[in-house]
Amino acid sequence: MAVIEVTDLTKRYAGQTVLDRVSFSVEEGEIFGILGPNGTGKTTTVECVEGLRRPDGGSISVLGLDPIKDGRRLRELIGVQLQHTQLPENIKVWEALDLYASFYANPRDWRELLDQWGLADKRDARFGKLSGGQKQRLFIALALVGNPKVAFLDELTTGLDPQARRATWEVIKQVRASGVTVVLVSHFMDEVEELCDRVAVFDRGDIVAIDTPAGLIDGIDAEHQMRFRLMTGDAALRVDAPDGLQGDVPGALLSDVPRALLSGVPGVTGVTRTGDQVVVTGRGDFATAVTAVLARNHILVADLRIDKRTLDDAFVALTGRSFHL
Ligand SMILES: Nc1ncnc2c1ncn2[C@@H]1O[C@H](COP(=O)(O)OP(=O)(O)OP(=O)(O)O)[C@@H](O)[C@H]1O
Repeated sequence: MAVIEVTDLTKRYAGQTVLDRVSFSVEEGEIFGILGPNGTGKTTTVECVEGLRRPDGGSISVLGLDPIKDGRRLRELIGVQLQHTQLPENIKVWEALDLYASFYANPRDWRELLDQWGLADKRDARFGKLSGGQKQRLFIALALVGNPKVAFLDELTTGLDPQARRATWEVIKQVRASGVTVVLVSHFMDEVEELCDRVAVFDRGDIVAIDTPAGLIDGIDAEHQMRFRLMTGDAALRVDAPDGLQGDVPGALLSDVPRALLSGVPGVTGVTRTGDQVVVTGRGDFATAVTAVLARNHILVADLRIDKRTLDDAFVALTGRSFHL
């Protein structure tokens, strides 16, 4: 069941169109990623969905409500972590949670959130004295204290160190497991790959693709490479002749066997060999087929590496430009 339906959302600032008929839906219980470089309209989209900005065109439904007309009712049901939230420097962590909880009819026990987000020992600390990572975790806890059905998290792990980012990801997975639908705005590819069930890729005020992270990556038709080293010596001596070759395999031919064999594997577009190093270039999932052919022919290899395609590559393939420009 879709909890968010956005159809032809259009938004202009001072006559400039920043969202041009954007449409997508978010299913109940999923982590839905909104991914794109800076300035492509992610925050504008999410803030229209939250009812914080008024669209110039299109329609939005969140949990069956119109974010503008039914704003009050909707705010009871959603939790929002804004990109630039601020709190008074002197407010204590527990006071902030208690205050936010008082805005909701059916809040969570904020003591549980303190534990879940590793803030229990900061309960009495003042906001101004928290580290960047602790502030970030407090903002997420504040977004969840109202027991929301949908949580919007904008730049979830900005400013966190690698360990804190991983810890945050684990808690977000728990949040999903508890049945909360999560909309995650991010420009971190690794975060989106790790967390999101589906991703909308934004570019210049438009969605260029919506799919699972794996689906986006599999959709790339770009060439990539696998590399390995042929094992030499006794370990590589084969008892069986390779496919299509009978009897003894002469030494010279043996050295060309991988190239001859692999060139015909579906998806392979090139095989180069320098000494015992082999580089196979191809499209799609050719690496699985290559590995199978090597195994079937008892060709022993070491140091096998497959250049992993990433969401970065998918973005370049979709838009023709680099994500980080
Ligand atoms: N209130 C505003 N008034 C005028 N222009 C705005 C306003 N808010 C955003 N913009 C412009 O609209 C475009 C989209 O901005 P938005 O913040 O939605 O992008 P974003 O993808 O969330 O970027 P970031 O990743 O940097 O947060 C940008 O060109 C931005 O400068």
